[in-house]
Amino acid sequence: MAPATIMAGARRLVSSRRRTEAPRRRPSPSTPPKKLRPMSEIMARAKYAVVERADYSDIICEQCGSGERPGELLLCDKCDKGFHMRCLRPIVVRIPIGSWLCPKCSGHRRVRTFSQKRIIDFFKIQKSGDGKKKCNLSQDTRKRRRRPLVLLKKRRRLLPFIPSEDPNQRLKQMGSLASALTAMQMEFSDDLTYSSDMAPRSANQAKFENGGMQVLSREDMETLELCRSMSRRGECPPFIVVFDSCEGYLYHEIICTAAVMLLNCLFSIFILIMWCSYTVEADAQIKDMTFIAEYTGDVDYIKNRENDDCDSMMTLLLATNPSESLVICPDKCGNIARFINGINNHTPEGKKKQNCKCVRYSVNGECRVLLVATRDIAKGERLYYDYNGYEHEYPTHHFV
Ligand SMILES: C[S@@+](CC[C@H](N)C(=O)[O-])C[C@H]1O[C@@H](n2cnc3c(N)ncnc32)[C@H](O)[C@@H]1O
Repeated sequence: MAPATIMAGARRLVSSRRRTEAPRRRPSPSTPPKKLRPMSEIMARAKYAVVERADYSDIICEQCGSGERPGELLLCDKCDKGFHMRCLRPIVVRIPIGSWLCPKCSGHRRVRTFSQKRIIDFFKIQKSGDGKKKCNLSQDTRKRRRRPLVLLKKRRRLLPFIPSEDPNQRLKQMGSLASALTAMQMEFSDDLTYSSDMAPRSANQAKFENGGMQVLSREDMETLELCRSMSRRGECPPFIVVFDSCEGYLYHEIICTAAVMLLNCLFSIFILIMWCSYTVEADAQIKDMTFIAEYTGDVDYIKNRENDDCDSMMTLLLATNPSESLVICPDKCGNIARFINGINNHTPEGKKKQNCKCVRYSVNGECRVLLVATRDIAKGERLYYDYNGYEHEYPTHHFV
């Protein structure tokens, strides 16, 4: 396996200027005043009116109702309400750079349902009719099973995913992805995308990788191509994007606070509608070494993204010359890979959850990031991988 990649967002240093931390004390009157800017200048620049609050000590988390751990409370730059970073969904792992709006002020993600026609349009699905390839797939799988175990163990090959047979189930799977992407205001793309204001395609060269990058074998490349052509025909991988329901912190709070249980439950239903977070579930049994998805999105230089808040950035190329290093940024377009959650790699329970891995390969001289199952995955199991596979910098303490 290749050295695992990391979520490149972790490369950024968390600002020591905890802009959103609720200050506990106001500066004493003896503190010399900082250089003041005229109010007209401040108002011209500020997106929202900045109102000085007399006291922040009463700030509580709007979700769990507690004012504990003020160092973890983010303040909304519009409504000034507080939220624990780990009570938000998705969890906020570091203090956002720039202004931050709570889910209510930023307008919650609307979940849309898609008709069959719209799903076909959304994914630009090509007309089916290439039954030959499908047939090859099952033959190929059978051939593999007949080989002696020792051969299979010697060179572990990438396996193609097996799409669900039932077209309605596939529509459900695609519908769930289309809804999630639409809610994130993203377009679907199963390829790395290059735009003129980011890194050019010529910048993506595996030979720039510090220490070299392993090359995807010809057979694995065929598997990758097979999976891509299946997806293009609407024979999507058997995964479903689901809302991350009450698992984790919020739920524990509800259970523990018996006295306010009813109120909290009503509140949590409201919160779940407002602040749902996505995650990916297997919709069929998945075998170890099965190709799950390629990590796709816009390719950009890491140096352009140092102040970017996108928490889904993925390392693509770690070049000997750092200014040539690249990341994948699935903020405008991407696929299901962007919705797969990470493990909390500080706890044994978190580590046990891992069932897939992110690996970087040279494919025809270009760097590509593939997600592959690392064990058999049961239907209904959620997908998790270690965001810290390579550089050990992505903060996952708060992950549930
Ligand atoms: C690549 S996205 C994964 C999809 C994400 N859940 C969503 O709804 O968009 C990464 C972000 O998801 C959240 N996340 C990922 N794994 C998580 C986990 N195990 N528990 C809680 N939040 C998680 C964190 O906010 C992280 O920065």
